[in-house]
Amino acid sequence: MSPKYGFSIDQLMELAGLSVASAIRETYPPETHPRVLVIAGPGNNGGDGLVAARHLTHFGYDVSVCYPKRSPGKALYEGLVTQCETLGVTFVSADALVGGGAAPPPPLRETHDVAVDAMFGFSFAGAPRAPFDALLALLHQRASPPPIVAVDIPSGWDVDDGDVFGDGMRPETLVSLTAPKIGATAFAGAHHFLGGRFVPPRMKEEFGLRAPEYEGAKQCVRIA
Ligand SMILES: NC(=O)C1=CN([C@@H]2O[C@H](COP(=O)(O)OP(=O)(O)OC[C@H]3O[C@@H](n4cnc5c(N)ncnc54)[C@H](O)[C@@H]3O)[C@@H](O)[C@H]2O)[C@H](O)CC1
Ligand SMILES: [K+]
Repeated sequence: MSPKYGFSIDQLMELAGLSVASAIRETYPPETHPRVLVIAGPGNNGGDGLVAARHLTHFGYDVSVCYPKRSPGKALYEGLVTQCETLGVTFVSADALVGGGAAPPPPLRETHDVAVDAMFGFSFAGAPRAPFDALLALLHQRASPPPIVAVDIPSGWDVDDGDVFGDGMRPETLVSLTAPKIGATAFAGAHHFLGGRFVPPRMKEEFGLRAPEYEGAKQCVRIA
């Protein structure tokens, strides 16, 4: 977001990931949905997912992370990985999920109760490249995945034009960050939250944002 308002990317990512974890805590309590898989992409959407993984662990979930394309030398991401590892978050390979070995892995819904799609956000472009093509297929409705929580915009959707391939995944929950993206108007899942609670009134005016008010200390607000 604009440096004019004084926020660093680390701060915004922390608030984004916290709001995702809060929306999951509201919608899928750990008593009924204890096992969460976070699939993290190579950019900031993936960073939001790593932050959410840390908070979800503090909230009492058993969290696994698949983070197949890391950014070596980027202190922000290396720190997030170390924080998760220190908390005991399990890191799994893409092969372990999609089946790269002799025996095919069990269906995702048998091993996880919620899947967090933190692969791509507003900078996604073109057809998904490996290994994300296979990971997206794992979350496709034809694979009968567990409930999916998409971060900012369902991965594989265009930020403005939505599910342009017409064959994307169908998340049950979407957590839009700062403001819903135009492409998200096609979202038809059961739960739509707004998160990333940081926007000062002056920024709302500047960008014409008409965000609903957050209640009390909540980090997410239901918008549908
Ligand atoms: N409050 C906020 O609004 C905040 C939002 N945040 C999150 O940041 C993402 C946008 O992050 P950005 O790093 O710009 O991009 P992405 O994560 O969407 O992805 C870039 C990453 O993906 C690779 N890539 C692009 N297209 C493809 C493809 N077809 N196949 C494979 N790989 C692809 C590209 O090379 C990059 O590596 C936003 O949506 C929010 O989730 C911030 O956390 C701050 C707060
Ligand atoms: K996403």
